[in-house]
Amino acid sequence: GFAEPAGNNDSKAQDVVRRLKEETSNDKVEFLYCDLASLTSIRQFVQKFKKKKIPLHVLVNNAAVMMVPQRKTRDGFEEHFGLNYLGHFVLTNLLLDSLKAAGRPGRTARVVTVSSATHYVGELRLRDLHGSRCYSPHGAYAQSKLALVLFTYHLQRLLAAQGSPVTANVADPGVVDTDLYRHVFWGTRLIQKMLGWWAFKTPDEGAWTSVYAAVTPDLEGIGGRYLYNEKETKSLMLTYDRDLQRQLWAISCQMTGITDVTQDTLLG
Ligand SMILES: NC(=O)c1ccc[n+]([C@@H]2O[C@H](COP(=O)([O-])OP(=O)(O)OC[C@H]3O[C@@H](n4cnc5c(N)ncnc54)[C@H](O)[C@@H]3O)[C@@H](O)[C@H]2O)c1
Repeated sequence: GFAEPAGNNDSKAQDVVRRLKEETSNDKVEFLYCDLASLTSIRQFVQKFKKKKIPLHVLVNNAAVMMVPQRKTRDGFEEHFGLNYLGHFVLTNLLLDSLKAAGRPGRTARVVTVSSATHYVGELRLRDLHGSRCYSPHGAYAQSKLALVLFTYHLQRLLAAQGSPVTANVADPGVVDTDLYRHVFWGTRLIQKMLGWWAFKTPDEGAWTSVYAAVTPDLEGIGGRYLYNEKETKSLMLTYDRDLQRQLWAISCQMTGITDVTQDTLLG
């Protein structure tokens, strides 16, 4: 198969490509630049990807920032909401036709979206999604991860209603020793350094639930699940609220210029 990591860090990515080629003896690994904090960059990435005419079997929505100071993406969205959530919302929507073309009954294409246990304490502020009234870095991160769960469930319902050979699930990696914590209070980072080996998963272990969601035959044709340690788990009660899923989807379409097909696809 073909592996196509996308991200916004060229030199890091080239290193990953080299290692993937070495470790897997697969030469078909390529990096394409995509800055999820820019709608223009996402559109350019999708165009470049589609030109390559490679089938898209799996899309893993993994990138994120955490607890960054209040700042905006290129398009004026609050950074957590814009990058972590809207970036993946747009990327997924623009790649849906490729996923649908690659999926087959019995071998569905898969969208795996990485959320976090932080979503359990998240609140969705529909009237102030960009946190302009009262900003908290933790609240903004939690909201973005909550939005990704609502997004996945709505997407799964749309795909199922269309009879598309594509599924959408959420992966929760657990607590993993990565650079994500670089904006967190120094005391917490010190604990991460001291107890990391004991309390945190390694990045390899952290990736496992996403890989499981991407490839396991157990999930063939199954979507709309929240997975933690390779098992289905309940997400926050609120995430099952279809009206809320629908509202968030509609607002996200308005914000990003994606066509909302909900009305035509889902009745009632
Ligand atoms: N580390 C944890 O404990 C933990 C816990 C729960 C959930 N998660 C989730 O796991 C996922 C991976 O995080 P991680 O812990 O590996 O953190 P990380 O900081 O090591 O990785 C984040 C990745 O996102 C990419 N990225 C950042 N901004 C980008 C942009 N504008 N455009 C494109 N790519 C961009 C970075 O290049 C990096 O590769 C995230 O979705 C995170 O929310 C992590």
